[in-house]
Amino acid sequence: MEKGERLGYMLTCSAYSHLGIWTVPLARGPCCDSRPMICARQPASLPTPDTPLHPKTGSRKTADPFCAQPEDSRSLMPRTLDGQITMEKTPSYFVTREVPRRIHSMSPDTKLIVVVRNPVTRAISDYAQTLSKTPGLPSFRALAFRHGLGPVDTAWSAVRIGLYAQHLGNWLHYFPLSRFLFVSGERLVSDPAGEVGRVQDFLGLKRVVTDKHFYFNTTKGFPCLKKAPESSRPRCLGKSKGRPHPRVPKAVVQRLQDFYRPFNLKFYQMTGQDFGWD
Ligand SMILES: Nc1ncnc2c1ncn2[C@@H]1O[C@H](COP(=O)(O)OS(=O)(=O)O)[C@@H](OP(=O)(O)O)[C@H]1O
Repeated sequence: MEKGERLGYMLTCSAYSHLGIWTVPLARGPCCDSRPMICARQPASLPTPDTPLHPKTGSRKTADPFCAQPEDSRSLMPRTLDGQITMEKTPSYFVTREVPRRIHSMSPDTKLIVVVRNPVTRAISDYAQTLSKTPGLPSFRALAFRHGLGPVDTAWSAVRIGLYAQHLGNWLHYFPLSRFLFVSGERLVSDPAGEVGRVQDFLGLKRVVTDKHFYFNTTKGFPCLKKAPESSRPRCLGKSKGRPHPRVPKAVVQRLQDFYRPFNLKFYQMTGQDFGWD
C-alpha cells in the first residue's frame, strides 16, 4: 500500500478503548446535521476530566468538532510515516448504516477489525455502563422486553447492537470479507496474546507483542500489561473496563440467548468463525 493508504479501523461491539488512537466520528455531529460531512475532534479539544457530562448519554463530548467533506477526511487523520499504521476506533461505526459507504469512499483498502463478544453479555455490559451514569434506570429486564415479558425489544440499542449479522451485512455491500478481522472479545480476555497476535498478522506486522507482555491480575480479574509503554510499571485498563455486571435473572438471560441464537449462527456462517456463544 502507498503512503497515506495505511488506515485501519477498529469497529468494536465490545469496545476496547485502550487500542483506540484518535476519534474521527463519521456519524453526523452538531455541525453536520444538515450537511454530509465528517467531523473530528481536534486533539486539542479531546474531552478532559473537566469537560461537562452530556446530560443524556453521561459521556464527555467536546463541542465544535472540526468538519470536512468526506473526500477531505484523510486530512483529519494523523499523518503517518512509512512503516506506520493509522488506527482509529469508534464502537458505533459497526452499527451505523452510513459509515461503510463513507469509509469506503475515503479508502477502499482500509482494513477493518471487529471485536465482538456474546451479544447477551454485551447487552448486560452496555446496561451496566448506562446504569453507572444513570441511577434509577429501569431494570435490564424492563428494557430488554416489550410489555413486561413480551417480545425482545430490538429498538433498545443494547439489544440492537448485538445483531451482528445484520450490521455485517451492511458492511459487506462495500468491503469484501478479506478486509475484516473478527476478534473474539472472550479470547481477548482468556488469551490476549493469541488475539493480539492475530491482529498483528492481519496488519502485516511482526509479532512484537506476545504473552511475555501480559500477566493475569487476580484483583482486577483481567489480563494487564506487565509494563505500560514508556513506563516500567504494570498497567491494567481503567475502572470502567471489567466492572461487575448487575445480576440479571437466569430466565431473562436464557430468553435473550435463544433470541440471538439464529443471528449468531448467521454471523458464524458469514465470518466462517464459530465464536462459541451458543
Ligand atoms: N484486559 C482487560 N481489562 C479489562 N476489561 C477487558 C479486558 N479485556 C477485555 N475487557 C473487556 O472490555 C470491556 C470494556 O470495553 P468497553 O466495551 O466498555 O469499551 S468502550 O468504552 O466501549 O470503548 C469490559 O467489559 P465489562 O466487563 O462489561 O466492563 C471487559 O469485559
